[in-house]
Amino acid sequence: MPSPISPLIIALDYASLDAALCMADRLDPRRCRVKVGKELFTRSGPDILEALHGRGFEVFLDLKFHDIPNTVASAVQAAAEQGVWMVNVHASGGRRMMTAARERLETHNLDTRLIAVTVLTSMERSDLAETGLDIEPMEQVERLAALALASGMDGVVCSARESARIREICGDSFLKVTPGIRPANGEAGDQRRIMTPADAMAAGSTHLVVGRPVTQADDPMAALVAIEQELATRPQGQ
Ligand SMILES: O=C(O)c1cc(=O)[nH]c(=O)n1[C@@H]1O[C@H](COP(=O)(O)O)[C@@H](O)[C@H]1O
Repeated sequence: MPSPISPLIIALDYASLDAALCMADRLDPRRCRVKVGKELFTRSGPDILEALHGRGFEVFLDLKFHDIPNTVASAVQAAAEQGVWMVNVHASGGRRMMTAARERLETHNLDTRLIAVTVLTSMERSDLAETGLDIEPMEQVERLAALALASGMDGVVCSARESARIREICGDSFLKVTPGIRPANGEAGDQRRIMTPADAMAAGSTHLVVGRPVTQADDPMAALVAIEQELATRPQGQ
């Protein structure tokens, strides 16, 4: 199947396999990828991956592994062996954890994209301070993105506000997968470091993760099409 040209990844944050597939069946696998996260996977297990793959979707399995190196490497291998397009770990798990995951994929000839979460988009400076890091999110994101690159990651999860800086430090081909995407005047909800779809692409994001602005909209398809149109009409070269 040809890879979709769209940078959109729709977060299927639903409580059941049926609800997630109901949304997936309204999406076109040539126009977006989909993300399966902790709630859906915990409820439905690998069946959801099989069902989405059967419908032609490339799947980002977002379980944000964070554990000792051997445990994370084994979990990443298990995800990749189920054919997912992308999987993630927490960069704060450190160099040895990330390197072990990368080596495990290479040993088994698995080409799943492996990316690392830097600082969650729901966190701002005061949240970081409570964890003992009295610095701006940008500073910690820069540090963890550089560590992720040095540890063999294909890219990072960050907010779009950090994409431009990460592009400078880590290059164009290093993936910048950015949640916290909100159309202008959209509800931030629990997100803190947000950006509009067009601004995020202009800032250098390579992929946009969009959940509630689509899944909680009165008309999810209309919300998705509006984002597609915003991206299609953004000035070229940005
Ligand atoms: O790894 C992620 O996908 C992720 C990282 C992060 O820092 N922030 C973040 O929101 N996410 C995920 O991205 C999605 C965002 O959903 P909405 O806020 O509903 O658009 C959710 O599924 C989150 O779990």
